[in-house]
Amino acid sequence: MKVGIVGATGFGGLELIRLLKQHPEINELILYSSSKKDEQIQSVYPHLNGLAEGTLQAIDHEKMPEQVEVLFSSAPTGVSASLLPPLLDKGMRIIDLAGDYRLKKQGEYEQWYKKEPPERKWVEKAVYGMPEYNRENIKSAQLIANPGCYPTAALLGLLPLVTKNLIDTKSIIIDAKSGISGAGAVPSFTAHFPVANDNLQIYKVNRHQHIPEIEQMLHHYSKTKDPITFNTHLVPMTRGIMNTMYATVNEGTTEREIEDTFSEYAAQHPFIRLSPQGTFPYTKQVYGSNYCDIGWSFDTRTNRITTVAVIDNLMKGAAGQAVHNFNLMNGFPENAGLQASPLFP
Ligand SMILES: NC(=O)C1=CN([C@@H]2O[C@H](COP(=O)(O)OP(=O)(O)OC[C@H]3O[C@@H](n4cnc5c(N)ncnc54)[C@H](OP(=O)(O)O)[C@@H]3O)[C@@H](O)[C@H]2O)C=CC1
Ligand SMILES: CC(=O)N[C@@H](CCC(=O)OP(=O)(O)O)C(=O)O
Repeated sequence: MKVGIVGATGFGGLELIRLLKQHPEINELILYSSSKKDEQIQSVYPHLNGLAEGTLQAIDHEKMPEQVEVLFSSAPTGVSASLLPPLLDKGMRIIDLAGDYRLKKQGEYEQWYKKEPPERKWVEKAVYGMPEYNRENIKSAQLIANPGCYPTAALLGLLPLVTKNLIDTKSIIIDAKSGISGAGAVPSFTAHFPVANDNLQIYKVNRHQHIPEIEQMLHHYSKTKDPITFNTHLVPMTRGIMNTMYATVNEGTTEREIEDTFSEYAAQHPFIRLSPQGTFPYTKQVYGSNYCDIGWSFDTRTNRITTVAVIDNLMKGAAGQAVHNFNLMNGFPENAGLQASPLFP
């Protein structure tokens, strides 16, 4: 299969190159760049020497539908709204890693992202690409809105409890922490080494753009409209997200029910792993892999559950989940190209 990547020189794009170069069903990978046309990818990134050599091509709406069958778009949020519709109108199948097509409710994208919204037609057609919760719709999708990194860890840790009505959605608090690669390849002041190193920073307090994305899925499965508290911290590490999540357990819910719920969930999904009871995952145990590892504890003293979910933001939080979606869209084995073990230590 012939596949292309837009935003190939960004962090998400590089992770896609790493995965797609060793994907058994891909025989041609075309890399598009808005800023480095005609440069060699291995000259820009020497770690790709001998592994993924090739000339970066200009984004060309006429040529692309002829060159590739499926396109991964890993451009910054706000770009896809204008970049993708001409390609979609020509029938291209696209997996978009950005936030443009994730929010369904009219007005929400403008409110949280402060950007011009994408064309309504494609927002409605876009399928939220979270395989654990949307497998069947993903299989027939033309446009995948790949989930955000924080929402991935939050939803994978909370939805098993929410779908079984084991927790009170009004009580949910998500304390999220991310490594700096989550901020992309171009450092801002806060993500710049002298500021980020040896430091712990909370940011976008109560106004993070992933709040409506998390609520959209929680509301869909809980049939409630409760808002959540969600806050994010920048941690001086390269990769990884840890979401520590708190919620009040509904009356009558037993520890045994919670345990069975998580065990069944992990058994059903190839990239969900449950930590042995009483133990909690750390980010390094999923480093470079597509796993989401989950641990939990029910505090009978406060009647609250603490759930911890860890992912690699560039893998399960971005490129890995995108490749999982690609596999589902094409009828390939779900784990094709995603079998590498986490890198440890
Ligand atoms: N980093 C992460 O952990 C996650 C990122 N995401 C999302 O994935 C997308 C990519 O993120 P990330 O790789 O971190 O970001 P980067 O900033 O590292 O990379 C984005 C790339 O997009 C390309 N680009 C920039 N402007 C334009 C434009 N106007 N038109 C076309 N391409 C453009 C650039 O590559 P070039 O100059 O070669 O075109 C750039 O390197 C974003 O939408 C982000 O929100 C989602 C989940 C997690
Ligand atoms: C560490 C860090 O800065 N992370 C970014 C993740 C952004 C992202 O992936 O943005 P969209 O999914 O909204 O496109 C942030 O918190 O904004």
